Amino acid sequence: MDRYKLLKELGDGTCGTVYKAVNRENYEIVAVKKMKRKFYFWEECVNLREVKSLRRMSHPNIIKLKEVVRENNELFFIFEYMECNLYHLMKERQRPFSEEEIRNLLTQVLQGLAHMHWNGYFHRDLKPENLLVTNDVIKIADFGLARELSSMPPYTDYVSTRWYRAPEVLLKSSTYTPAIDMWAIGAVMAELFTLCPIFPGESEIDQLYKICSILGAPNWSVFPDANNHAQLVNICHSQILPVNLSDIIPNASWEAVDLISQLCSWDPLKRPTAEQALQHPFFNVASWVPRPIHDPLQSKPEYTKTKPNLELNLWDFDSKPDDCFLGLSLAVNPGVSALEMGPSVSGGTRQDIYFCSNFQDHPEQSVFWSLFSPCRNGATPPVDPSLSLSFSSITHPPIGVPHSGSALQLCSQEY
Ligand SMILES: Nc1ncnc2c1ncn2[C@@H]1O[C@H](COP(=O)(O)OP(=O)(O)OP(=O)(O)O)[C@@H](O)[C@H]1O
Repeated sequence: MDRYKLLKELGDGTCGTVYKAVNRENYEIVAVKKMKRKFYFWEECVNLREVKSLRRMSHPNIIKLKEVVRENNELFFIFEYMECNLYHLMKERQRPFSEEEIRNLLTQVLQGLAHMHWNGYFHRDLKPENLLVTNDVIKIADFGLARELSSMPPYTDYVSTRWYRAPEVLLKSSTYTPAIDMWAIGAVMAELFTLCPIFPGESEIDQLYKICSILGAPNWSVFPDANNHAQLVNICHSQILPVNLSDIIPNASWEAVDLISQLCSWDPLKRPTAEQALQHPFFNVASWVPRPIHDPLQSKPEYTKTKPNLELNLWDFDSKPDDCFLGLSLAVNPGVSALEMGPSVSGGTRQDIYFCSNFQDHPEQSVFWSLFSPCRNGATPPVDPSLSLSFSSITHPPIGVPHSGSALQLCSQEY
């Protein structure tokens, strides 16, 4: 690691601390992730055999792992450097992103995701913090290191924010598919429009509750093996009907709302795949020219790129089917034919929501969760994700009605 001079800390994640660093030999700026746990033997790194999968997934919208170094029982990942993450971008944003900006960002993320899914992996922890941005280039990062390199399950449940977690994961369904990533993309897309998380749950139950409050109660047959239905049935009181997403995201076009509705379908089978999403009319605006898959940060053609310099020869582990890599866990059959383009959702009639009976009193305005002001650019920090409240102890949040733009006006009524 003498080759690298650490410049400053970029982020302190669950399993590692990330630094901006410079390569003393070629002056290249990189991101060095120093893992928090020790690695005393190479054998301990056996889970990293799937690093070869990331190598296979070389794509302009997937963060490039350049090198892995183990030194003095410490493990370092050397990544290409990115300026910031989408969370920071949204937090500092004074005005909403334009639809064209959102289209550009989403196109890239979906292309990276389509590549990942096509290769038989899914991310499972997509969220704005894991989408890294430099200028107008966005890349998917943090392939679940926490999940794979952590020692104590159910670690992941507590380390990653639940706001982007698909209902089937919350319901502890035994079968996950890449559709969980599509749900997260839907939630991120909604947030790009409003700069507020659409489902800012305080606990797993509250997360389900917030989803119910916007999407309405699910069709229970979709989750045959979910083991905490009873709780959810209590939460998703039959009176809860879907709200109109256009009311929640007033600055989104019909196409955008429709795509969010499809991505955030209760039923994983109704969510479009990444490839299908890219075919959605939202991306088919006559005046809009799609970005080529060209990464100015990676100008070399694919075949000339050097392979990551791994001081541990990770590529030569056995050829067992990949079941994990740095948390690119739950390998799936890339033939995700079961995932079909879902029908247009939305159009739900706006009805009373039982925890906010005066909802209909509001004119056609946007509806936001005001609980602890979770807006990216709000003053109050998000709720500690480790907080786990029982449902009975939750004070249901009032619904806030924002002014135009991103400012948030809180509804003060208590329920
Ligand atoms: N390649 C990079 N370039 C610039 N910043 C980065 C890079 N990789 C990570 N970061 C910054 O460091 C933060 C933490 O990184 P990362 O998410 O990989 O760590 P982690 O320990 O897995 O965190 P988490 O708790 O989210 O799982 C990121 O949110 C990002 O802001």
